Amino acid sequence: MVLQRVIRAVIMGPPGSGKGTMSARIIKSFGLQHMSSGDILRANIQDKTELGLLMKSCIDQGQLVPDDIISRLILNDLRKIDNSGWLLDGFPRTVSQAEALDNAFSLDTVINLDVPFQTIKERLTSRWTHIPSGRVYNTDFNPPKVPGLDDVTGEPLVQRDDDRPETVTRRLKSYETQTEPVLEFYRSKGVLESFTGTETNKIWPHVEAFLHRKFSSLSQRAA
Ligand SMILES: Nc1nc2c(ncn2[C@@H]2O[C@H](COP(=O)(O)OP(=O)(O)O)[C@@H](O)[C@H]2O)c(=O)[nH]1
Ligand SMILES: Nc1ncnc2c1ncn2[C@@H]1O[C@H](COP(=O)(O)OP(=O)(O)O)[C@@H](O)[C@H]1O
Repeated sequence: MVLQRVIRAVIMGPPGSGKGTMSARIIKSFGLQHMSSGDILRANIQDKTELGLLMKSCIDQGQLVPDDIISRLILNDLRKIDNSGWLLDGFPRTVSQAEALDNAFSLDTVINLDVPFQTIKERLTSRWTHIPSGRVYNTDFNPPKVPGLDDVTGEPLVQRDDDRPETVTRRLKSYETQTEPVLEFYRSKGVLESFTGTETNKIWPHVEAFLHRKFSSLSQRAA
């Protein structure tokens, strides 16, 4: 689909709701650039940057990193790619982050994956991640072609330190207290679109149809 103007979108949902999996489908179908705050932080940890070393214990314990640090990092990176459309995943996670984003960019839509917590807990214990690219696999849902190796690069997959059951519980708690208010923030601005379900394959056609409608209405308005 050829767009007449850039589209700026956010994907939200609890940890493990399928944001990364859904983002891969969205960027393939709609040509947006994907920016994931979790992928950026994990790449910093892997590369042992100053930021990565500072943030590692926070992330491993399932706590959010400080608002000012993550907001500065993401907004700087977004400015570099803002001549094309983007899909932001994992940011904002607090109302303060949402306000910082709102001051810098106006969003076209916020896609919310409303997936029950029980479904999520089972998924995260079988998640395998290719850290350099952010590609995710699941031993049941989308296993890699060769067990333990990334399909594209053949490099090893790892289980994230923060996917341990007790850390997942802490992350879900922080989602409830700190991130759910962000949904309210976007609902009141009229940009929130929620999709409820327990399977990515069943939710995807609804997200795809919604984005087709959104893209064509924005293109018509821009023409
Ligand atoms: N069983 C199952 N696993 C899924 C489904 N959708 C995604 N997953 C897996 O669940 C885990 C979490 O998904 P991910 O996209 O990383 O979620 P995120 O944390 O919201 O970005 C990954 O291991 C995915 O492969 C689904 O519909 N069913
Ligand atoms: N916007 C953010 N604000 C604060 N911490 C963040 C943010 N994005 C990522 N993090 C940190 O990185 C961890 C992993 O994030 P992410 O990969 O988005 O998780 P998930 O894929 O499970 O939703 C979070 O638990 C948190 O510690």
